[in-house]
Amino acid sequence: MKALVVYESMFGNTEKLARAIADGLAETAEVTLAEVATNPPVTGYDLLIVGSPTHAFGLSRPTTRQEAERQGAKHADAGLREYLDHSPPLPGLAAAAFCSRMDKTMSGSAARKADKRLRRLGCRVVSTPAEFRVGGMTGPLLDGELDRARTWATSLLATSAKDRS
Ligand SMILES: Cc1cc2nc3c(=O)[nH]c(=O)nc-3n(C[C@H](O)[C@H](O)[C@H](O)COP(=O)(O)O)c2cc1C
Repeated sequence: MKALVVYESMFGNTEKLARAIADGLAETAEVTLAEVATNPPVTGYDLLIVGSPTHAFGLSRPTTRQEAERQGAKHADAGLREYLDHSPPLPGLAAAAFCSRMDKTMSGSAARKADKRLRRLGCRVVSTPAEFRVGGMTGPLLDGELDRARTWATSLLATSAKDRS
């Protein structure tokens, strides 16, 4: 099983989650971890995992990335929204989305938005969108969230293997 984990991260929280997810997947899969800015091709993978921060209740946009930059983040020309919008169709590819977001009700979820895009591309979504919590606008991740991300990744392997048999 070959898995690709593509992440967007401006303050590093989603990157940490992506690394934990890649660690979990690496128990049984051959994993490639790639920042979305490198525009990684999806060809040749059995499982695609995408993750990003929640910005303005959904996936980041140029305006929200500029706002993040004003708050001290590094510059980012594009995010997961643009990556998925420019993707060729991916019929039948096993896939799942995760995001980081604040620990508040009504905070929105980038993972739910990415999940919709994966479905539109024809992916076979193997998990409900996974949301991991941070303490504020720039983080940090709450205690236990990295462990939860690793566990989520191993559960994905079980689901996609079951679906394939
Ligand atoms: C411009 C901006 C908008 C945000 N909007 C939301 C939001 O609507 N809902 C939410 O839960 N968190 C929001 N956040 C918090 C981020 O989702 C959170 O800090 C995330 O973990 C950042 O991920 P990163 O470190 O990978 O960039 C926002 C943060 C920024 C900088």
